Amino acid sequence: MPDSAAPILITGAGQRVGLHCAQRLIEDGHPLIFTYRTERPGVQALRDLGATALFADFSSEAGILAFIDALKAHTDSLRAVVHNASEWLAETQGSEAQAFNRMFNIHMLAPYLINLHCAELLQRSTPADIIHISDDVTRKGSSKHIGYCASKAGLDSLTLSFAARFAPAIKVNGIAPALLLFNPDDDAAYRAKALAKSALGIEPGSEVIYQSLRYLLDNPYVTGTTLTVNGGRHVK
Ligand SMILES: NC(=O)C1=CN([C@@H]2O[C@H](COP(=O)(O)OP(=O)(O)OC[C@H]3O[C@@H](n4cnc5c(N)ncnc54)[C@H](OP(=O)(O)O)[C@@H]3O)[C@@H](O)[C@H]2O)C=CC1
Ligand SMILES: Nc1nc2c(c(=O)[nH]1)N=C([C@H](O)[C@@H](O)CO)CN2
Repeated sequence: MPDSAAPILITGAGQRVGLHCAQRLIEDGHPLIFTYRTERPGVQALRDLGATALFADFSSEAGILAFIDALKAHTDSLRAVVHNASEWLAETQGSEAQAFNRMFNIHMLAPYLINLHCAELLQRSTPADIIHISDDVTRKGSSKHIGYCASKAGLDSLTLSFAARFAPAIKVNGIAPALLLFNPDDDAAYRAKALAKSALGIEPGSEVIYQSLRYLLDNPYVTGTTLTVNGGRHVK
């Protein structure tokens, strides 16, 4: 049982990786606050486990600031903030700028404003952590997800800057996964191609991100670091 009763906030926890990590953190005894944008079975499942569900749409500054106000109405302290919410958008002719702005807001502006406005809540907890979920693709860029990759690279930069700004009270780290979970519409050819990109060649699932979160939450001597969780893509 953690010694801090302060809740952990995880964004975008209605499905997939965020939902799994939220469930595992609750199993560990952490009080949990999570954001959702779409009502899903996973949202209700977390409510049923006693978690606090807060609506948030991070695609605009107004939506981010509205969430911050809602969060502060629910808690005056935080053990950790996990920035997991994300949109993986490819370039689509005619809507490139809209997609870019959306991903900039979700992957950079939301973590930036939430970290700045909620630092005082984290400083009431010892230890305290901020964890940014990035993407291994920032290592070399992406020809098919240019805006997505750029926004995640900006998130990697926020990890370094906030680690310097908030030390020693708050540790700030990142996790950079490659393939974790396929999406339902990924066909066999895409899946085979994606699996072949890593040395280990597996679809690992969400537990590898929970294991990475647990390491960062429990280790008192790690900050300003982004953990690579990519099956050895960089050695393939
Ligand atoms: N899945 C993978 O293989 C990989 C994932 N990652 C990263 O890991 C993390 C988890 O991945 P995964 O579980 O697949 O993520 P998802 O694609 O399932 O997105 C997670 C959640 O983000 C929320 N979200 C999207 N747009 C917004 C918005 N405008 N405002 C608020 N919330 C929003 C969605 O909420 P809702 O459903 O409520 O609308 C969604 O449930 C992400 O940061 C992702 O970039 C990195 C590499 C590989
Ligand atoms: N928000 C999301 N980001 C990413 C996803 C996803 O489903 N949602 N998926 C990937 C891919 O798995 C990629 O890593 C391998 O093709 C990347 N980011």
